[in-house]
Amino acid sequence: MTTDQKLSKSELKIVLFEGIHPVAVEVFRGAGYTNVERLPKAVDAQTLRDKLRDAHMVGIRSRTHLTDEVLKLPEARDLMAVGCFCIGTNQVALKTAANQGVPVFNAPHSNTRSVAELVIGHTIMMMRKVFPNSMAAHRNEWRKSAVGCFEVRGKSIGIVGYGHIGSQVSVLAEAMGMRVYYHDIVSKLPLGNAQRVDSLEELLKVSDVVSLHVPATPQTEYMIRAEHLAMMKKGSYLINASRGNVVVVEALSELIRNEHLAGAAVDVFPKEPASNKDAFESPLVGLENVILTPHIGGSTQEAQHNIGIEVANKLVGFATHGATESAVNFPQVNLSHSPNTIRMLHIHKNQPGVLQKINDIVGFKHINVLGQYLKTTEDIGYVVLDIDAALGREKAGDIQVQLAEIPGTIRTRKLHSDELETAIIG
Ligand SMILES: NC(=O)C1=CN([C@@H]2O[C@H](COP(=O)(O)OP(=O)(O)OC[C@H]3O[C@@H](n4cnc5c(N)ncnc54)[C@H](O)[C@@H]3O)[C@@H](O)[C@H]2O)C=CC1
Ligand SMILES: O=C(O)CCC(=O)C(=O)O
Repeated sequence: MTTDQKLSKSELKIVLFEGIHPVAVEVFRGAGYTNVERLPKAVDAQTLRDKLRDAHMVGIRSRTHLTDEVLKLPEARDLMAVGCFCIGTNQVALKTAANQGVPVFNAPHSNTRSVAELVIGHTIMMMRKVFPNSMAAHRNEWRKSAVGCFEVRGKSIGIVGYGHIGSQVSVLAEAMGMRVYYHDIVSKLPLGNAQRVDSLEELLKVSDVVSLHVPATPQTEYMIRAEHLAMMKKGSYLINASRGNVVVVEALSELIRNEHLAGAAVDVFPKEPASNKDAFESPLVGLENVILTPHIGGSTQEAQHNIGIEVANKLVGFATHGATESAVNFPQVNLSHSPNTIRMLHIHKNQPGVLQKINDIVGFKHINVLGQYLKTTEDIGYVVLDIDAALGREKAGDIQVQLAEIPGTIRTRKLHSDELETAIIG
């Protein structure tokens, strides 16, 4: 990568895919970033390529896959940061992004209440067979019956993954009179009367409803297989609003067909259609008392509005100040930006000697260093360096060129606090 660009805020190009809430555009514009393109939907591979060309920052949700291959496209050369306007970041090759100097941000809280509410709704709908009975009524059939219908009060719900979503499901479920069990690989404070159980197997055995709220990790991939479903109580229910590949859906389909499970509610699938125009296929289609929703756990106006603000602000913070606080793949730095400073950002491979070489360059008497901060992860290092603006633009430009030449450098940026300009080399 050899680009050398000077950009004003209004030239920095931001492309938002997948119908991200328009409030994000307002946040960017309010901060001076006016070159924003907002696309209403996910796009196909060729359009993604075209849109990435010249984009400095992109916003995506769960449908746009920024894989290793996509991030290494020549079209993605100028990419400086990615905002996932959602919680999950498994759609981005995070390590590749980091190694290219691209921090990835997300919104870890903003849609969690929406998911928790949907799970509670699904629980009642399944236990009262609302969907099959409603569909029958739409076919002019009258199916008044109490057979196989239950109150949730007094039943047990087993929550796998007691994080932001799982713990809110816990509180809401308990408020409806359910007994709450949870299993997490990390020690978590039980809320209300929730009870921690030591193993997944134990949780599956004691729960009337099992609800999955784990992230996509190598450990959670297909963690719920036929043998786990068979361990669940006869007549119990499974909810998956986490990630599609947490459950082997063929096994789930089989356990529902043979009536070991009384129902399921599934919001996420191993293969999800790329757009609303594409057909949806799953072994669960057509099964009685199986609620299928098109990955809408976080799709509420409230969640999307809050996410739009949260992630846009994180991207603005990075573009304007180099702030990487809460980035999911990057050393986290967020330093206040004083007036009359020139801020140098130096992203490099985490190898010995880089800081020494930076200091060899800026350690001269005529350069007044006002602040310096280094943070590293296993793969990369990130230095934020504030220099007195009295040095002048030309000399600062020379320094940036020298910094960019340090072996191991991935990218440098120079931010002027007095003007809305950012210079990028790398
Ligand atoms: N359906 C939808 O639209 C949405 C789905 N999600 C999915 O829900 C997931 C969970 O979201 P949050 O609760 O906000 O995440 P979180 O990070 O707050 O909580 C996840 C919890 O799972 C635990 N965990 C990780 N691996 C585990 C394992 N193998 N066994 C048991 N526990 C394990 C973690 O320790 C953590 O406490 C997200 O990663 C995302 O994939 C999130 C938002 C919307
Ligand atoms: O709203 C979306 O597109 C994805 C929601 C989700 O699954 C997440 O936030 O992880």
